[in-house]
Amino acid sequence: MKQALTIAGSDSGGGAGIQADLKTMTAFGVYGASVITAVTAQNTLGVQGFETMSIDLVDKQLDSVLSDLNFSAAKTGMLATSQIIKVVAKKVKEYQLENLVVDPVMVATSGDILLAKEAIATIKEELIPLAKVITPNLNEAKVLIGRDIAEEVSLELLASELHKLGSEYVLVKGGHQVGENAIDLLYDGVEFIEYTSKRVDTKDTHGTGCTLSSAIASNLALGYDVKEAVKRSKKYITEAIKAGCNVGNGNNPVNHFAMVYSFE
Ligand SMILES: Nc1ncnc2c1ncn2[C@@H]1O[C@H](COP(=O)(O)OP(=O)(O)OP(=O)(O)O)[C@@H](O)[C@H]1O
Ligand SMILES: Cc1ncc(COP(=O)(O)O)c(N)n1
Repeated sequence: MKQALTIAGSDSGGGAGIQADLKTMTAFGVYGASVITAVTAQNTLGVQGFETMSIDLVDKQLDSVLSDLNFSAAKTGMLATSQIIKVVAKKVKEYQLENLVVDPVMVATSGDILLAKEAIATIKEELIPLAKVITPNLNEAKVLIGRDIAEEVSLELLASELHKLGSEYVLVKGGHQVGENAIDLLYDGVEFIEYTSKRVDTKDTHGTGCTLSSAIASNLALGYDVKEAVKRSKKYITEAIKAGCNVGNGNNPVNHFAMVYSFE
């Protein structure tokens, strides 16, 4: 069985973070293991609080899984602090983790901050250069290249500036754009590829970013190349948003359970 690792934060509400990642990996038939960086008290209404794990425990979790299991891909989500990013980068190099997908999570759908400001430089310098693919949303893309969030910048320009940070591929997600389509743009330094779906008219998009990045990691683990992995993941996230999960009173999460039975 193919194995994938998520290095991310726990969402007690079950919609994003580690919980979304493991559900997604399971839906693709990939064995998912997890290294927890932070525990959030969270639901569909927002993040009520969080604590980060000690550096020692993150380090130990990484050694535990990397010395025993056999990962064909991994993803990072909420990393919270510079120190955690540093230990993750060190272990990625030490164990030569392949097919690393870096989702540079900074802010939850609810607007709550999940990454310390000073950690942005660390993620750029230490983790992104190790990544096969990075998957920023529009705001994260702008922050990473030092642009103002209010500035209008094309997906092409964002992707080409981001590619200079050293990942092999950049996928800029256009979920937060307006318009009838949700367009994501993949760039490998040479070619731009657009992945387009009809925008689903819903506020229930909690966990979309986590789900997309773990779907990409799952498909890389299954042996698909990046273009095909993104294509399959975009199809998955679109269907999971359409199905929705009416479980809470705020921004509800996407539905993985429908996908387990209907994908393909
Ligand atoms: N309303 C929507 N309809 C269809 N696809 C969407 C919609 N919203 C987001 N997506 C898709 O979901 C994926 C995640 O994109 P998004 O830009 O929302 O990421 P994110 O900001 O990291 O996620 P989140 O909003 O959960 O924090 C992308 O493939 C995007 O195109
Ligand atoms: C623990 C945790 N990690 C990540 C996110 C962002 O989730 P998304 O961007 O997929 O909504 C979140 N809300 N909570």
